[in-house]
Amino acid sequence: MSLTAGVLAVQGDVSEHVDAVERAARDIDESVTVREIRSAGVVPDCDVLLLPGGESTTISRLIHRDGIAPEISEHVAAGKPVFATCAGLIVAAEDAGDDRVGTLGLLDVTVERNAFGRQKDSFEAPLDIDGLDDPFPAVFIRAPVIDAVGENVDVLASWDDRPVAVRQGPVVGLSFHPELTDDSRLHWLALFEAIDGGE
Ligand SMILES: NC(=O)CC[C@H](N)C(=O)O
Repeated sequence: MSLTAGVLAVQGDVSEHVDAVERAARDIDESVTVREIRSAGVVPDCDVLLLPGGESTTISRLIHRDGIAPEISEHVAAGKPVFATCAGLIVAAEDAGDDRVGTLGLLDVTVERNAFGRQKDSFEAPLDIDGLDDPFPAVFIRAPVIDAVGENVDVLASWDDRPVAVRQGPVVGLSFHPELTDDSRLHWLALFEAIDGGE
């Protein structure tokens, strides 16, 4: 079986995610086609979606303008996996606490943008994540804080007593940037979910 992974590519650290998916596919010896999503019509061909970090105001404006937003919602309604990182998490949230972000409401969480500080406050932390045996090197860059989670949301990891990795059904949201490390385990998980979803 060959999987198709879609990386939302309207803005943000797209190439890093594409590289990370390709590396993960090689690691688990899975045939994966990566599609960059810049317009409507691509999402329906994808088994798993990755929503990268970047600028959530810009990403949300473009996906609503270009008809990609409803396709992402349909993908989730069909039970297919989404991995949303940093700005992607903000866009996927129910409430971003900021009217300039048109959220998708895929994750019943309230986030606060840039709450881990500015660019210069970026940091890397060894994070214990549910489902991983060893800590993950999590890179936080102007990362959002998850302030509140709904009852259907599982917290997979916390840093400083604040949730930084959550799951609701097929949607995983991460405050940090797994694509910026050599550790591919979270991208493996995204691909494994797509494989399971296809069975
Ligand atoms: N690294 C990131 O993706 C930062 C997210 C950004 N601060 C936003 O609010 O969109």
